[in-house]
Amino acid sequence: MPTIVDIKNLRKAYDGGFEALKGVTLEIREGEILALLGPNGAGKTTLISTVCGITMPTDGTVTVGGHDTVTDYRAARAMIGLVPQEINLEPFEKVINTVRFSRGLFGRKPDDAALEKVLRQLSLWDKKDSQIRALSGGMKRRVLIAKALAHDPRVLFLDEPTAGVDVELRKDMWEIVAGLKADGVTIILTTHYIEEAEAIADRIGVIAKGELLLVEDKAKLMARMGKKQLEVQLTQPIEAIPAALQSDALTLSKDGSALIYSYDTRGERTGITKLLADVAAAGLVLADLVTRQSSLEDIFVDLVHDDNKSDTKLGGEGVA
Ligand SMILES: Nc1ncnc2c1ncn2[C@@H]1O[C@H](COP(=O)(O)OP(=O)(O)OP(=O)(O)O)[C@@H](O)[C@H]1O
Repeated sequence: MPTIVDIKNLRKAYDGGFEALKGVTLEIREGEILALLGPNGAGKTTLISTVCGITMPTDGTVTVGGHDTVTDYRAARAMIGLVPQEINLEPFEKVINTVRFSRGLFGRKPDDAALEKVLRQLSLWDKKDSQIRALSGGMKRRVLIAKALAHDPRVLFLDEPTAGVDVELRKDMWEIVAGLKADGVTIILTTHYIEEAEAIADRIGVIAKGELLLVEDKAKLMARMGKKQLEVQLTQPIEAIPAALQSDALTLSKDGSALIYSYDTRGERTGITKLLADVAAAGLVLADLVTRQSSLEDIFVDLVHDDNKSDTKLGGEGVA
């Protein structure tokens, strides 16, 4: 897929000298859903605001569809829709008018058919004549998306689209995002919710302290970083791991009723056959075997934790 947003060595120091972005390089591919994960204050909003031309970069460049966001900002900005974190709508305005106004802001010709398409896509068509104040929180969020889509952008940024919404609304939002992707819109979303990235993203970027620690295909990331655990449940609890079984990969559960074996799914040998033979040879009797794959959450916690500890950068495709 061709690159649609090209971010090169982007730096942002706020007044007072605080560096919120420390040289971020990232190529966003046309048609993908990229989730940017990061703890509070990591620089996600700063990154989005800088790409969208709301915040001026201190150094580095961003192009959108080949247009520089500083020197050719009008053309770059016309390709971008931004759904901000906070709901900031005019309460007495009608839905259709607020969306129409957004389109006008970009100098696009009035086109009620285009607005109808957007409102229908977001299940807002039957609310088009409602005042914003009469809408539920979920609908207001959808109005924000409709406004961001009113000028037919190719790239949509969603800053924390589901912060504070319930599970059902979150799933609605995921469906909307999937529908937009099917329409060919490139989507970049920031989120604190790891399950959100796991559910909808094609690629995942992890940001911490103004640096992009990695960006990688979700499936590859999970395969590369994911470890598996085998829980060997015993018929009789034990107090300690027998000497013959001692290994770094093996721990005893707190209640002594299970041995927990960590192994790498990419390794040629997992060591499971030998482990089970050794367990039997040590006179332990198996009650059951359970395997568990580490989730994206485990991977994320490991990454951000490692970064805090040692400032190590992690390998992966397209690392800044
Ligand atoms: N206008 C500003 N002036 C000074 N510092 C700022 C400004 N905006 C953001 N910052 C600082 O830059 C850092 C990154 O903030 P940013 O909002 O980009 O993070 P974030 O990853 O979006 O966080 P969150 O998930 O909490 O929204 C934070 O330390 C923040 O305090």
